[in-house]
Amino acid sequence: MIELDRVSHRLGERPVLRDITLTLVERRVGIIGANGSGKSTLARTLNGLVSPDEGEVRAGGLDPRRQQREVRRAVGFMFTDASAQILMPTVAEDVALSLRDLPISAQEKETRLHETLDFFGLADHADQPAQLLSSGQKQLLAFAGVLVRRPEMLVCDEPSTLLDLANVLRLQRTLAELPQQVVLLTHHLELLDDFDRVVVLDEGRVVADDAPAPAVAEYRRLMGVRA
Ligand SMILES: Nc1ncnc2c1ncn2[C@@H]1O[C@H](COP(=O)(O)OP(=O)(O)OP(=O)(O)O)[C@@H](O)[C@H]1O
Repeated sequence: MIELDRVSHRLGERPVLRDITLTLVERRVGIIGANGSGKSTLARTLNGLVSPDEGEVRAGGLDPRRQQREVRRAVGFMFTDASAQILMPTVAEDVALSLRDLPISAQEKETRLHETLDFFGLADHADQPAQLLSSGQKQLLAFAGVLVRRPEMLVCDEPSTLLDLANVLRLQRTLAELPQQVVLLTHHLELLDDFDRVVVLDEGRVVADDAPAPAVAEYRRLMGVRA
């Protein structure tokens, strides 16, 4: 569960989040809005990268400001800039790093590592330099590094930006099958078709909060796009 209670935030003079109150309990929650509407800033409040000027945030009952380590253990975060999430020289080492501090056996780690590399189509690249992957493959690697830990919930900020059609479909299938709660910030509206709830942000405010079809219709209306 994710809770925001009267969250407001400014960057310099500019209000970026304005009095946002949301309790997200649904399994699949989408957050959409124009460029600059505050989506990424909202996601960053969930892992403590942004401390809101006002209001309270809870992710899985944890306060990201005071319990940053616990939050990052419980919540898998994926950001648009996958390169920044790659920390090790090779693809396999990078995924293995995500497993390092988990309280599971070495054998279980090995099994999970190989299953995950296979699942994301990265097994053939296991020993290659991670930074030499294509941009889309780096996004898959970042996703692999997050999912291999089997977090309690996932917050994904535009994970599909650089993916080709096959990998967007793979992502869509993966999101549909995951047992965890997923909060997805995206401009790929078709990814949200089967979601339980979609929140629309506009200039830092929640302007719609509904099932996917009416929420997307409101977003199109805001953007001046006919259905
Ligand atoms: N570090 C920063 N310093 C100053 N302004 C910032 C910073 N980060 C974000 N902003 C501003 O905050 C506003 C909201 O940005 P944010 O990245 O949250 O929007 P977004 O909805 O995720 O946009 P996009 O769809 O383009 O990713 C923008 O006007 C942006 O310029």
